[in-house]
Amino acid sequence: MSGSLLEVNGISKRFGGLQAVKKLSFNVNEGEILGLLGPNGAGKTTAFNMIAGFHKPDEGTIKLGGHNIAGSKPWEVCRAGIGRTFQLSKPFGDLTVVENLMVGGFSRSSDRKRIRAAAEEIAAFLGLERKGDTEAHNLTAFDRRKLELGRALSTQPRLLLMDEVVAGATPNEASEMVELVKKVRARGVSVLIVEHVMKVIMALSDRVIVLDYGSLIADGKPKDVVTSPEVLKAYFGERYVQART
Ligand SMILES: Nc1ncnc2c1ncn2[C@@H]1O[C@H](COP(=O)(O)OP(=O)(O)OP(=O)(O)O)[C@@H](O)[C@H]1O
Repeated sequence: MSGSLLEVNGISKRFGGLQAVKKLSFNVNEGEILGLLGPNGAGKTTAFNMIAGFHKPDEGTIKLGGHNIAGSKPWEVCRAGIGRTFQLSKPFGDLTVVENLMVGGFSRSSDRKRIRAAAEEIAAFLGLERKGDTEAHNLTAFDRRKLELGRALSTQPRLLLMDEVVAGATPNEASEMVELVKKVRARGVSVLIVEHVMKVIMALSDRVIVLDYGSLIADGKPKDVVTSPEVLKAYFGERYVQART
């Protein structure tokens, strides 16, 4: 692991009277899987949306490889090298797996042959090679989730933002997804992942950061962070922490 790929410095977002994210700073290192945790409403999705160009931060900078992308449009952020998966996967239902995986390729090239070869490689990477010609609406929910990951990979990101990749998955599927995300990192892609399933975060993350009421309250090794009194207080309340001590 070497150097910062993403540097988030002092970003904030307010919706009317609600301060959803407050002067948030953190970094993602080259080759790192960073877990982003926090109770419901803590500001995780808002932070993701600012990095991905869906929300313009009210203040602060977001640098990818040293270039400020804060306030850029989603397609500019994508071209800069950030891919994103969504909690609800929405592939083009009438397109096949390979066709879905070709769409992202056109953001970088217009060479159809090359784009198809890259899409087929990603289908194999996902274990969907035998379903390359299957229309997306005929896939199982879990295969659609894998396709969602593949669609993000097809834009050739340096950093992948992943949102709740195992929601609704069986334990076996969750384990398969953990292995896939590790393989994504082995391809040289860094990962920032929001996930409520603690087992997945613990299995995947090199480091974890925690948000509460829009502010960063912890940054460290997974096992240290999940036992920190401040984090337990955010999730379970003051009384729980007092009862344990
Ligand atoms: N577009 C919006 N307009 C108004 N308020 C919003 C908007 N988006 C988010 N919020 C509010 O901002 C706060 C942070 O929401 P956000 O979705 O970022 O939290 P989260 O940590 O992702 O939560 P969850 O784990 O439940 O998805 C919440 O109080 C939410 O209601």
